[in-house]
Amino acid sequence: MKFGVVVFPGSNCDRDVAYVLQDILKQPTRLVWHQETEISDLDVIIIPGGFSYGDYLRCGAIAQFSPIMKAVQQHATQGKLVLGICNGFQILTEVGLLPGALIRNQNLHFICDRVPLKVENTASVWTETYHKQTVITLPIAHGEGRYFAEPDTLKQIEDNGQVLFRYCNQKGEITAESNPNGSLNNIAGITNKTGNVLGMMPHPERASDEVLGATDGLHLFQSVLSHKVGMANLAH
Ligand SMILES: NC(=O)CC[C@H](N)C(=O)O
Repeated sequence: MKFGVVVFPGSNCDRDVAYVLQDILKQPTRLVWHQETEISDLDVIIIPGGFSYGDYLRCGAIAQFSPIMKAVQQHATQGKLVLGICNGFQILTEVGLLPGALIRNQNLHFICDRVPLKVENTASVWTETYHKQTVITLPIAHGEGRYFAEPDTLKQIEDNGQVLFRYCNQKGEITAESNPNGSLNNIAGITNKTGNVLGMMPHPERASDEVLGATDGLHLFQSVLSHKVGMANLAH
């Protein structure tokens, strides 16, 4: 399985993601400059975290117009896998590959922390090596991570099981106190309707190496690798 990690001016987690894929998981991986348009050699596209275009206007608002994003949209339309982490999630909502939007954190501060998350749905290519309803811990680092969607959209996302990760407390309870940024329904990560596109604010690549004392993020990449065949029909 070949991975591509998109690099925009201002991306800062691209090499972290590539390190996990290449050095830890031993997968063929290449960095994809945002002006590239030919990505047909790739199976999985990852849009990493960072501050693309300095977060000017709104996080992800400018990156959505980079040439690579048309190719990413085509890749997703073919049912192939796309993962957006943090700034990548913001960009995927800007281009409309994922529903809703990420707005300023409720407390108006940039939040850098390690937070508990509940894995809500394991019937997904992204989460199938996690135990259902398990509580994991991943780092977050964002200023605009508050998930918002119109009531109808929110209902659809919930009814379809598109919420894969939710902010919770250590006991796995979904509470207002365990919601770091004011996201609706404590949403931390969602897929599109067909399940092949995932966006999440927490950073799995920052919790994928024993050296860092945390490996809860590694299962996400391992889940994808367990799906080497059947790429055309990934939705469950
Ligand atoms: N770590 C990130 O990708 C941060 C995303 C974005 N720059 C924000 O602050 O919300």
